Amino acid sequence: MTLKLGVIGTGAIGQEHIRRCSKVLQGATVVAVSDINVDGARETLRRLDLQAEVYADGFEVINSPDVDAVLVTSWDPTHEAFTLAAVAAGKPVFCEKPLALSAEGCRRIVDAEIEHGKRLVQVGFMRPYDAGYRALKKVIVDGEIGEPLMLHCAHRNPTVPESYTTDMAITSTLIHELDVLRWLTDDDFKSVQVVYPRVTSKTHARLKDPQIVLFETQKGVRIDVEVFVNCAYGYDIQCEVVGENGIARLPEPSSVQLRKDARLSTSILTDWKDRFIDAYDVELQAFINDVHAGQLTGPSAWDGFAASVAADACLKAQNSGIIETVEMPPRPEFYNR
Ligand SMILES: NC(=O)C1=CN([C@@H]2O[C@H](COP(=O)(O)OP(=O)(O)OC[C@H]3O[C@@H](n4cnc5c(N)ncnc54)[C@H](O)[C@@H]3O)[C@@H](O)[C@H]2O)C=CC1
Ligand SMILES: O=C1[C@@H](O)[C@H](O)[C@@H](O)[C@H](O)[C@H]1O
Repeated sequence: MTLKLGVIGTGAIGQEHIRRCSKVLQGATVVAVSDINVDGARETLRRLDLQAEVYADGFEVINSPDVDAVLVTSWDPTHEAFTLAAVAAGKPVFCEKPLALSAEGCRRIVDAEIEHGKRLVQVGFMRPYDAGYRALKKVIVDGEIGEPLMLHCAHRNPTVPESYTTDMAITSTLIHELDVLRWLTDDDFKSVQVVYPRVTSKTHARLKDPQIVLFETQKGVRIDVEVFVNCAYGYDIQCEVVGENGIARLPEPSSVQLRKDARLSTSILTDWKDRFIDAYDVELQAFINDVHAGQLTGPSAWDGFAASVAADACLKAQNSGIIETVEMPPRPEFYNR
């Protein structure tokens, strides 16, 4: 049976997910879409040559009897309400990151899901589905570099719009590291400090860029993450794990080596859509398969909550300049199954 999807938010990633669910992946079809920009939603369907119902209100998508499962790809502040509504309707929901704007908001989703009695929520953390991150994790789990001691990471975007502010470096960008680093190291954050290097001339008044986020984990591992969202040269994700016996690095995306004009070069991607294109395919195929199988297994509402607990501490650290504690409550039994 084909899973009938409703998609809320037909912007950049909404269009990508509609395309992949309709034209690349197996077992699903998009039957309804919604965007506050209704014309934009219609234009997306036209461009992709798809037929689906268009709604001005995302809650109508969730409550439509034609929709089996929901993808939330609208702006960050809308995620919590749409995800809670999907849980209340008893429908599986794939919600893009962040699950909510605060740990408190994520907790409301966790509580609603536990109350429902069965997992319904998957968060759009795609990096655990990326082949490079999976290979890096295998090296760690196989003990090839011994116990991890330090991690050096970078999250660089070429540029961001004027609407992107200092806090979004945490809630919208670093949030990927806040999830993937827990998954990669099987550890939790204990404390965090944010320091600001000299500001790039390419930023604007409401965005301090770059930022360096320094963590200590429960196991005593030290992690530094450079978040630099106006780096100008490309979309570049770096992760180096320093272990007792060696060092492991996240592989670079494959690219042809060019020998030309007395130079040896490889290109660097500039767009997150291309950098993680395969990972998005794998994560959404897993969501579709899991909904068919009746049991979600991907990044959970608890993972969304854990990332937001760390994000809240980072936001505090952005303003205080001092080391802030990350207070992570124990994982409920519900998420151990
Ligand atoms: N997993 C990942 O790597 C990525 C995740 N994202 C996340 O996906 C979400 C969307 O990001 P983008 O597509 O880049 O933004 P965007 O601005 O291109 O698209 C967002 C769309 O949501 C619509 N929207 C806003 N409020 C709405 C509402 N109440 N109901 C229906 N539609 C509404 C907007 O009109 C817009 O068309 C964000 O939460 C972002 O954090 C974005 C890019 C990559
Ligand atoms: O989620 C994403 C964007 O919203 C965010 O703004 C970028 O920094 C991330 O790299 C991208 O994956």
